[in-house]
Amino acid sequence: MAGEPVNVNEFQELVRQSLPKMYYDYYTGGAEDQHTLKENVKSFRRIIIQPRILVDVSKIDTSTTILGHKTSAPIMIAPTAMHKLAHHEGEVATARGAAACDVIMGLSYMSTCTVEEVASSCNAVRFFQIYVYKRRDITALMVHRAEKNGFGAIILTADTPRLGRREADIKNKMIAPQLKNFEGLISTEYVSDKGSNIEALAAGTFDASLCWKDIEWLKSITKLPILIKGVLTSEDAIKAIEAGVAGVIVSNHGARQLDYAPATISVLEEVVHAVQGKVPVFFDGGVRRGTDIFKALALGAKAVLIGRAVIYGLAAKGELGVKQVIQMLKDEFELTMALSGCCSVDDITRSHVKTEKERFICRM
Ligand SMILES: Cc1cc2nc3c(=O)[nH]c(=O)nc-3n(C[C@H](O)[C@H](O)[C@H](O)COP(=O)(O)O)c2cc1C
Ligand SMILES: CCCCC(=O)C(=O)O
Repeated sequence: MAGEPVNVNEFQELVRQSLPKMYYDYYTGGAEDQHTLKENVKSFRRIIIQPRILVDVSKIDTSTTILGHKTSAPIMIAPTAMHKLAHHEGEVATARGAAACDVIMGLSYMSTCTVEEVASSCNAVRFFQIYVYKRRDITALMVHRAEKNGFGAIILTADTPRLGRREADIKNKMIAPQLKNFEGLISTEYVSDKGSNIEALAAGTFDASLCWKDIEWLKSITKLPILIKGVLTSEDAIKAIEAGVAGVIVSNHGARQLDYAPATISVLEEVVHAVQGKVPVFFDGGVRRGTDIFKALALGAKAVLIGRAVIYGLAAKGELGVKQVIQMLKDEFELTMALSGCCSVDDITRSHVKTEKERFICRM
């Protein structure tokens, strides 16, 4: 590839050429046949934008408010594990990139920098994602550390009672490093004789008995707002509201858990309808373009989370790459707004997009 990357896919290509295969496969891969992985991206392509013309778009405002935090765009960094495998500065570089772009940083429970290191590195608004360990005392301690270090919300990832089957990780015998957050608390170094060591780590530590009633437990140990990540059906959206969460995240974990789960953009609207505006609905999965962000907002998302695209920026150029990827997505989103006749995020409505089904009905 000649010259600087001009879009997210070109960042990915840079990283493919430079990162050790074991890590590249871990970051890019999905579960089993990777059907959902492809669908997450392809389903966006089937949605068409319906622009409005002759609107004064000389001033565009992409900013929004997320759980009371003003941010420059409806973009957050999705919590993704082990950033030091992509760049030696790890999550500190990612957080600084987020701060430079004035977007919210989601920090993974499985981060390679500690909660304290990330908190003291910059002034980005931070949300902390958790898995619930069988050792609940350790998860409670992590929640308290996040609270003490000024994190603004807890994201409970609810789609991972066991790790999905990622075949590249099995073949590569993907490593499970000791994670600094848990030093002196629990070992996260696992060696599996079957292949993926991170699968063994999840099997050894994650609590597969976690269920809806445990939201009460989580609420009893923290005053922070709780977002539930992994909602794909109206049924679960209603349960989440009943459980008293502050928001839901429509996500299939970047297609790394259940293969043949729906592409997230195809179920966003169902969840939005079920939630009835009671709490914000966030979205992730397959976002690679500003037009994708626009489509998700038109279908009712308050904001999107970006997983792999940010990792590509980080792996390519550290903090600068994170900044460039987010800026690229923000610029593309702003241009999409301008060319669609939308001056603010509130101007983006359902009538600005047509799904494949709607286009099919139109033709009948
Ligand atoms: C390499 C990688 C690691 C991830 N680690 C976590 C994690 O630790 N916790 C979590 O809740 N989700 C994790 N996810 C899922 C992301 O939060 C997010 O749902 C997904 O990446 C969105 O899809 P996208 O990568 O297409 O943007 C991970 C995803 C990837 C690609
Ligand atoms: C045991 C590590 C899990 C990290 C994760 O969520 C992922 O790789 O998708």
